[in-house]
Amino acid sequence: MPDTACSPSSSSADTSDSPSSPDRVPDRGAGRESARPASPPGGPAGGAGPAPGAAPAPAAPAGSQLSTWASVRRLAPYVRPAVPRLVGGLLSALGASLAALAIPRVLQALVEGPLAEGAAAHDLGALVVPVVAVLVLGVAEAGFVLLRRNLVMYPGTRIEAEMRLALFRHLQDLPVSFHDRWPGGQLLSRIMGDLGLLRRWLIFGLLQLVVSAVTIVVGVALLLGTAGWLGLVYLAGAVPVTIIAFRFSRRYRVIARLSQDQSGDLATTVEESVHGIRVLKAFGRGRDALESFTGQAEQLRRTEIRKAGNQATVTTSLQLIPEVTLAVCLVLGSVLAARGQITLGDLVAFFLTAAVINGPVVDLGMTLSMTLNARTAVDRFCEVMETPNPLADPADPVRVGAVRGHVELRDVTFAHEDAATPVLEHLDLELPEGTTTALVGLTGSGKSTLAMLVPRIADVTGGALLIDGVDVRRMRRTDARRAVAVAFEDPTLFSASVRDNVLLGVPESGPDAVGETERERRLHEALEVAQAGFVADLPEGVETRIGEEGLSLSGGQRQRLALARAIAARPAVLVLDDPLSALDVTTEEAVTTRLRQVLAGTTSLVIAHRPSTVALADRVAVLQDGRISAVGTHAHLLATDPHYRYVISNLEQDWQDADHADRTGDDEADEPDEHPEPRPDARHDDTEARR
Ligand SMILES: Nc1ncnc2c1ncn2[C@@H]1O[C@H](COP(=O)(O)OP(=O)(O)OP(=O)(O)O)[C@@H](O)[C@H]1O
Repeated sequence: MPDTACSPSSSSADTSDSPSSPDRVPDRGAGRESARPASPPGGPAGGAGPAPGAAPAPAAPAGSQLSTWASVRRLAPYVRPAVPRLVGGLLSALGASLAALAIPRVLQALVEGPLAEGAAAHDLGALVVPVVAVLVLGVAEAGFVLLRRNLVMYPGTRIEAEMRLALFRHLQDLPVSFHDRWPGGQLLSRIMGDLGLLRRWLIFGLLQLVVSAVTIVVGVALLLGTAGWLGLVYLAGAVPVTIIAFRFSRRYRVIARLSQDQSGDLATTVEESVHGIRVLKAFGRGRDALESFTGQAEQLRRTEIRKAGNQATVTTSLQLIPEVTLAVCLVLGSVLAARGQITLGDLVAFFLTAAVINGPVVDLGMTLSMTLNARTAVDRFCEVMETPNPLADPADPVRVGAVRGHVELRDVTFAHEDAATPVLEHLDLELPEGTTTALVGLTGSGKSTLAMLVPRIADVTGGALLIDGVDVRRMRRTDARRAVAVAFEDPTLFSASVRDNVLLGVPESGPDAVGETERERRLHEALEVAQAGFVADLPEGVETRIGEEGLSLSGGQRQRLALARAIAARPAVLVLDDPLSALDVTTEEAVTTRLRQVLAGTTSLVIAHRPSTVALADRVAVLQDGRISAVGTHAHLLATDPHYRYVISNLEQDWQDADHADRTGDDEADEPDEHPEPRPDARHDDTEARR
């Protein structure tokens, strides 16, 4: 693999053993000046006001400093397997070009031989050979073109598919911090639009570029050989052609980048507007979203017009120059022929050859723009692929067998990227095997951050997190994540059946594959524990496809499916990040009762935002100022820890406020579906009871 190769392995290998090394953070807007104005966060490039979304892509313009050839060479690892077919395609294309260039030679022989004055009348048979030769050359040209198409079509689409797969795999692999920074639309436009551009160039542009160059060089050599002085006059046209092509390339490269980045911004706006459609509607911001979209779409349109204008200008110039040169050559050639300095056959061959060369010269604008679009696509592809993954697997991972589930956070520090101060600092916490620990703290104290460290969604920046005494950074990520399952407060469900969503963490194949009967058992048990009885009322039960991210379900229903998913995985360690927050009290109580039974043998960390969730736990850990300030039972901490009392009273106050809002109809609780409506004062009673 060349040094310039664009693949994740070439960049992440050196970081695999340094989990705390930061991502190479692309500088937002930096280096983009030549391509696009730096955009304010949250707004489109030079946009028409803040869009609901449309954060600009972080630009990593390393590729823009490379030459086009060096940029394209970064594709070597993907293109290498296709080289034989591409070379075959190239040879076929050259064959087609040479056949086209040979036809004027035959016609020259025809003009100078059988068609020479008087000869044709006496010997018609002499016409047969050159006519057949022209026919054969014409058929050969068509055959070579067909062969070229067949040879390059397959590798072109395969390279596109492989690059798409590699990019998707890398995106899956990259840490959450990367996805926090990169807008989805930018990634979408890279994985779809850019790779499509690249395929078209591989199938057509690349060969066209090489064939054009060869046709022009061979053609000009033939012109010089046929009629030296005329050839030189024709060649003089190459000077303005080169200048125009060079200037065009410099300008077009910048516009191509701008256009592709703006397409990504537009895709981000669409994605975020669709995703946030409820908020936009609720706040009556649909018109603003439309205006913002219109502004961005208009910007893209203007860029596309600039692109097309540049292309039209260059195409016109490249069409005009050879025509003018040919006109001059015609005058000079006629004079030379009249003086007998060249033959009529030379003149005919000269102009027919020049006509063959003119095609690639005129097409040069299109070929160059395709090449520059492809170069931009490669740069944008590589910006993502070359982002190293600080969460890579270690070179010599520890073999993980059956996990018991003893978790220990030892002197842990964690700072978010670009954050001035760490969220967690010198934190110690032990989660003994089979126990349930509630994590309690004020809002923003770092509870979710701590929860993220356990399944290695992020790595500690100091200290260590150990499972059964093994630092999770010494494990393969798959091993660490198999040992831990998480249910987040904001549950993400996929566009798939309820069954597939719930069984997401239950392996179907591989060494840990779970058989069909056991999967079925786990599915129904998990749904029962999570009190997800509403599934039975869905049109096709567990086979019902739930909409994108489960949007067709209520918040509480989605939470219960996410909880069921975590339970079905049967992990040694279960992390529940406030998984019951959207449930009504009756449902919460039912889930809590069943969860207590299920959690009995599992090491669990439950982030609690309400007192009733604390009741799930054997013990409570209090997070304060980035550290665990106290650990004990709920009763013990209430009696001894003033900060805990303060936190709990805050949680109760929030809860009572929510209860009041419910009773006065200010807020919408989770629709209780098949469950009975919560008693009007149930929440209050519940809070009192837990006191
Ligand atoms: N990606 C991020 N980059 C920078 N800072 C972040 C990021 N995510 C969270 N933070 C900050 O880290 C701190 C802890 O956040 P965290 O979500 O862990 O708190 P929490 O205790 O779970 O809060 P809550 O109870 O409100 O859910 C907060 O100050 C938050 O602003």
